Amino acid sequence: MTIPLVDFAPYRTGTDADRKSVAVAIDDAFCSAGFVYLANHGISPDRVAQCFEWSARFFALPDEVKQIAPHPPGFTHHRGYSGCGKEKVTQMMFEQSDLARARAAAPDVKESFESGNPIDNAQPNIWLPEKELPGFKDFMENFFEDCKHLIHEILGALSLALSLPESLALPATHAQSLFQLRLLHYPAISRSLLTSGSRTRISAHSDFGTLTLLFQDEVGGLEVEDPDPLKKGTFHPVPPRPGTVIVNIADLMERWSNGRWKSTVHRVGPPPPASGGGGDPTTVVPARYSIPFFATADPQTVISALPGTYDSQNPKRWDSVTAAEYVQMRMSALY
Ligand SMILES: O=C(O)CCC(=O)C(=O)O
Ligand SMILES: [Fe+2]
Repeated sequence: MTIPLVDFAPYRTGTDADRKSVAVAIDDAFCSAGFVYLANHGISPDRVAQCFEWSARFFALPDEVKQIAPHPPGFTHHRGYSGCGKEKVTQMMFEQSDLARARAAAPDVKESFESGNPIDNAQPNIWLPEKELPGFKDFMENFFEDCKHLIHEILGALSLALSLPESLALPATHAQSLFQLRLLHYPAISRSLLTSGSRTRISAHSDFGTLTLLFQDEVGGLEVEDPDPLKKGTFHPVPPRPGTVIVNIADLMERWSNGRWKSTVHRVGPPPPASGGGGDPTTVVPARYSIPFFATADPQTVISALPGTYDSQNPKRWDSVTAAEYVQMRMSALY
């Protein structure tokens, strides 16, 4: 299984025919893998590198400083800083006793900082005081805009791929752009802790919203589950490809497309031996940084199979749900 690479430049600057062929290529990738590498996506390599630098600066701050902007208890306000072990990502596990057991058996060894759209009154941002890291908030707010713009372009391409009428075009369903920018740091850790399964970087899961952008550094370790139901449990590496952004389908979009686009399960495991210490289990693997950006539809949007994704042979597979109901249901398992 390989993740297709699509050059996005012709969508941004080409003719109508160019736009259509890019849309079809993205559609194909989402039908088969649920993931695509997008090249020439319009966010410059410099901007992305700067975001990684800000992220490294943030996580290098002393713990007591990062704790000035803490993630609030519970799952309804997903903003601010979460230290190692606070969040455990699971897949469709909702019983408190099961969640507690999963957390104790194999904690996720990662720390994160979440920020969102400044207009999101339901989840206000939680920043450090400006003097602790001058320029950080400003940069993140601007980078949010860059990612938001790209999400809207991809939604336009997907609408084109399905030939949706203007009244049903996907960008309008994301008009509020209540998205989430996440900085992730997986500290250096002994390889054997990861290979034995007593610690995880991020456990296998699918994303909750509609689309995710993912920037990763050069360390590696991201893996996707084979979408063939007969190969459940088989994971394939998604190595870093400089200059590209990974885009993947999340659960709400899978439902919305009646299963046409796959919300593929993914995880972060030990990096390949080449990125530090060979495969020797006694070595420490390097820290890893990644930057996911999660998009979702406006909260009251009713998610019901889009025209063209169902017919009498292929009926609607899921009941309608609002975007807000589904995301809250999944988030409740995180904290
Ligand atoms: O760190 C990564 O590459 C993946 C992160 C991820 O899957 C997530 O935060 O949902
Ligand atoms: Fe994810």
